[in-house]
Amino acid sequence: MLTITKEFHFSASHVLDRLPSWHPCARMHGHNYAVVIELSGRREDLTEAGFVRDYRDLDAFKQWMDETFDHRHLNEALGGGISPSAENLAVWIFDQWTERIPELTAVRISETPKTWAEYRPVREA
Ligand SMILES: Nc1nc2c(c(=O)[nH]1)N=C([C@H](O)[C@H](O)COP(=O)(O)OP(=O)(O)OP(=O)(O)O)CN2
Ligand SMILES: [Zn+2]
Repeated sequence: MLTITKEFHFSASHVLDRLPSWHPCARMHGHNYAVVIELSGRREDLTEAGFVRDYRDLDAFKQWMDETFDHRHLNEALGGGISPSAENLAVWIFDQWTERIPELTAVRISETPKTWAEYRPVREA
């Protein structure tokens, strides 16, 4: 298996309102988020150019990220009462893009330089 990744960035606010009130993250605050998407393919399925998928094909993902998340409040952007944790954000982004990018195998989210959450669903054989 071959994997490729591309990293994207946005800035947004959130409130983790399911946390107890003493928790700092229950207050409104913001992060400079990093999002890494991972695409996978078999060596025999590489394109003529030797790509799992052209990185340039991910321009639409960048545009969607900018429109959906950049300088927005994530509690509103996710909607549906979903708590905007890094884990839920990774799952939400994966679910939005798995049909448009069939090679998508994982989404990773960083809120701070020290933290990462990854969603990598188990593929059926
Ligand atoms: N499992 C998770 N834990 C936490 C999440 C999360 O999404 N998933 N989110 C937060 C906060 O939103 C935020 O990321 C704060 O994280 P924290 O590591 O506490 O950030 P600090 O910069 O304050 O950490 P220092 O240790 O002081 O550097 C909290 N937890
Ligand atoms: Zn936070």
